Amino acid sequence: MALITLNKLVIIGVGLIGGSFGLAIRKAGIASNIVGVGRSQENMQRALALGVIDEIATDLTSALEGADFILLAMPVGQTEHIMAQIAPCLEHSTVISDAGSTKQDVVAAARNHLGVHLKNFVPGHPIAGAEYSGVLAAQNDLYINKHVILTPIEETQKMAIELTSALWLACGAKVSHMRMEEHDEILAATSHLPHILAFTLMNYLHKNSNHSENLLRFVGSGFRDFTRIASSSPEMWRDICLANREALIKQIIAYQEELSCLQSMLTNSDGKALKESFSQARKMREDWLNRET
Ligand SMILES: NC(=O)c1ccc[n+]([C@@H]2O[C@H](COP(=O)([O-])OP(=O)(O)OC[C@H]3O[C@@H](n4cnc5c(N)ncnc54)[C@H](O)[C@@H]3O)[C@@H](O)[C@H]2O)c1
Ligand SMILES: O=C(O)C(=O)C[C@]1(C(=O)O)C=C[C@@H](O)C=C1
Repeated sequence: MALITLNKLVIIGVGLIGGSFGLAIRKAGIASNIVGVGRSQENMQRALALGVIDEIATDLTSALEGADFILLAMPVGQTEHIMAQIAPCLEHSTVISDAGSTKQDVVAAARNHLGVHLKNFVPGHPIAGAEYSGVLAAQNDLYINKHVILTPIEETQKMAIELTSALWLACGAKVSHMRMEEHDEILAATSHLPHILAFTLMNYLHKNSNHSENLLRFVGSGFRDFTRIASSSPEMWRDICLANREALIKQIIAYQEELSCLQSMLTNSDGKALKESFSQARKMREDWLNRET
């Protein structure tokens, strides 16, 4: 028996993240009616056929009428436009949250458009996902044992935070709170930098391979592991990189310095320094894995 119930859940952007949220909430038996708002008719028809949503919204006013909770799960570059569109249709008790990978830009858009509804807005970010996009990739267990970071602002009401937390907990997630500035700085290092390293490795190999047909023919699982995330959505990652560009640029500069250090070790044939560097990296990864289990 679910402890919370929603008469109407509205998901704006019914792809991997929004679709997985819908499926998990449906599995938990919380929502009577799940309405999807989308950009691609084809994707929305699939969402309906897969049972992720009960209805496809025809217009925002009727979609948001009587909504208890709205999840924004489209690429972060759409947030400003969507906030402007939903603001006039919001009811006083509707709680709004998002799943965007960056938080300061999303909060700025909320401040620009939500007015009296700002108190009902709970910025959020599930640290779970995949390199696949669209509702076909949605899974009802995507959030089980995964972290969700909420970055409430001073205006955010306790009631809105409690409802948002309860919904993510019902999806099986672990909820934490963080300042949005800290969120964007940390995620630039642990999520945004690794993605651009994977994208740029593929581009670098493409440009420098002389199109040798053997280049990728004999790659091992190391290459597969390292580059998995280069299969991720270009639109989503363009938006994330632009939204968090200052923090990301800092990370790129620091990473280039680290690469230069390694280059010097090679230039000097400094095996001792190389071994120390790799040992330190391995220890950090092992300590992290041990803490995880
Ligand atoms: N993919 C991940 O691993 C991951 C993880 C955590 C958070 N996020 C964040 O979640 C959000 C969604 O990512 P995703 O992986 O589900 O992407 P996705 O491409 O699978 O889904 C996004 C959906 O939003 C729709 N959309 C785009 N513009 C729209 C608009 N103006 N109005 C309505 N719908 C619109 C698209 O048609 C698509 O169906 C992004 O903000 C992303 O940063 C992604
Ligand atoms: O597992 C993946 O494929 C992901 O990229 C998920 C991932 C990440 O871990 O960096 C990507 C973006 C997010 O905002 C959160 C999670």
